[in-house]
Amino acid sequence: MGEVLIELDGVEKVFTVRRRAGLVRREKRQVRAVDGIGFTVDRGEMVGYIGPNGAGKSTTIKMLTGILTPSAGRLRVAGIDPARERMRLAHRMGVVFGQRTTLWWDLPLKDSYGLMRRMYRIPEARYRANLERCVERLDLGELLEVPVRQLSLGQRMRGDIAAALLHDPDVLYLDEPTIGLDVVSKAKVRAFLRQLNAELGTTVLLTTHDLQDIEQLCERVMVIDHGRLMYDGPLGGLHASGAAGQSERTLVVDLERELPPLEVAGARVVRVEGARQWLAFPAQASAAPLVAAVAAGYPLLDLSVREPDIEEVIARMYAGRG
Ligand SMILES: Nc1ncnc2c1ncn2[C@@H]1O[C@H](COP(=O)(O)OP(=O)(O)OP(=O)(O)O)[C@@H](O)[C@H]1O
Repeated sequence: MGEVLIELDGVEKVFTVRRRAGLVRREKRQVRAVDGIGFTVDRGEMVGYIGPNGAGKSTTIKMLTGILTPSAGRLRVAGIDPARERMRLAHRMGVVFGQRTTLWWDLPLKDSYGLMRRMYRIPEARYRANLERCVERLDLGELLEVPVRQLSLGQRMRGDIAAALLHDPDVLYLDEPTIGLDVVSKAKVRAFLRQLNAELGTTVLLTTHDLQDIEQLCERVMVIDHGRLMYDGPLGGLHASGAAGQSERTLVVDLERELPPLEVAGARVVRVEGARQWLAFPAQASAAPLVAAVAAGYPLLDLSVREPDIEEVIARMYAGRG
């Protein structure tokens, strides 16, 4: 067991929303965005925090960074109560939001970094070393003189990640760090994060809708839904966690020509695109009889079997809860 860096116990966040319930009457309604969550993250872990829209991910991150105060429960980051000592915590953490930048829009990248240096009172030598490292590893050399508004999304994201790391944070929160990035930029960002974690031992909590981020970066994943923790463990275990029992494999069939949906016992057509059809069947069933039935009954060119992917397993996990 390592050193516990992040600690949540019975954490809740309830929002009160007012809405019109007639011409004059207003109704108060309570939204339980986070509904009793507990977990710990050790120093040096890289954890994926995933769930569908509105699950409570951002609310959790906001409580961890001290932007929001929990309605109930206990929360500590590096021994600090975030909401009470937000400024002290700020020196220990970095935050990157994929959707918006913390950089100054009109300033060249390096001027933004200079402002960060003063804001966090980073000692000169340390600042230089960290900047140099980020510039090299994130390929920012050519971009330092460019105003942030002229950067592409991928460049801007790399610039933002560097900005979050200049003060050597213990923990880095990343909210959708690869959203909207092209394949090459995604790969660069992921490679950098892996390196950062391996070399400096920075703890990373990552929110994403891109399961490749999780597959390539996180040994542990937490799934949250309706404000509750539904799963906490290795990514591989998600397949086995209840949901996998009902999961399906897919037979992808290429026919000689377009046909109405095939009728094959034990499978159902879930998608048709021209002469290609997708047939779902229970994951634990053998594909052989299906293949035989398709080959016997239809003009078949080619076929392949797809294993259930994580996205599908997770989608089922959510669907199963209703
Ligand atoms: N300030 C607020 N006032 C009222 N309700 C809020 C507030 N912030 C969040 N909520 C509600 O709390 C729930 C959880 O929202 P949250 O943003 O944490 O979800 P999320 O998992 O981050 O979703 P997404 O993936 O869409 O960002 C939602 O129902 C949302 O509408």
